[in-house]
Amino acid sequence: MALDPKSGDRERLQRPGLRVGAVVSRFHEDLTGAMLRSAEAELHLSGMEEDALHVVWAPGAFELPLIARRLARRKDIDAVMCFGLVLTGETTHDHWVSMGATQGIQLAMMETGKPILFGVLTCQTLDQAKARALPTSEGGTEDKGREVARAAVASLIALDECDHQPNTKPRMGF
Ligand SMILES: Nc1c(NC[C@H](O)[C@H](O)[C@H](O)CO)[nH]c(=O)[nH]c1=O
Ligand SMILES: CC(=O)[C@@H](O)COP(=O)(O)O
Repeated sequence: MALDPKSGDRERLQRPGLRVGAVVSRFHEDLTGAMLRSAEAELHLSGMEEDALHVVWAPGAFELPLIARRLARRKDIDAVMCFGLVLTGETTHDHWVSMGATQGIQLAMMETGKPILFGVLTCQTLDQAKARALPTSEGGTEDKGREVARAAVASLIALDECDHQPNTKPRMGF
């Protein structure tokens, strides 16, 4: 299910000079790779130059946080997108992999102070995963890669506003 089904209809945000990292899980790499491609296309439309995307492949979703944190620590990277797919199996393994990825990514984001985006699908079937991972041109419905790229740009603009926007509200009282 999309976080915000209307986000795709909004005006595209611009942030020229974006420098972005991506960590992509090799598990189901046809789908994680599709999310990466869609995210990259979207970032170019938001102002990212050619060669400004640094991609690193991870063995599985469980390893995403460590690699994302290392990338986020680079001075020449503003935000890191994580892409993974955890499919429900016969045991609770998927739960623990998803939990490790989720908590680790959140922790890495708070530790580094940079947006680390959660493009990890947690699906019960491959059909659910295809619907979410693929762009409409490839038979998907949700294009999560694009959504993650948009969240990266929106987060950076929000952080810019925190740092630079003057407080224009007149001071009242003391
Ligand atoms: N079952 C899935 C995994 N499992 C592998 C782990 O992510 C990890 O690489 C391994 O446990 C070694 O530490 N990974 C996924 O990305 N998706 C799965 O469905
Ligand atoms: C489906 C998987 O790759 C993973 O979630 C583990 O499956 P299982 O629980 O059947 O070992």
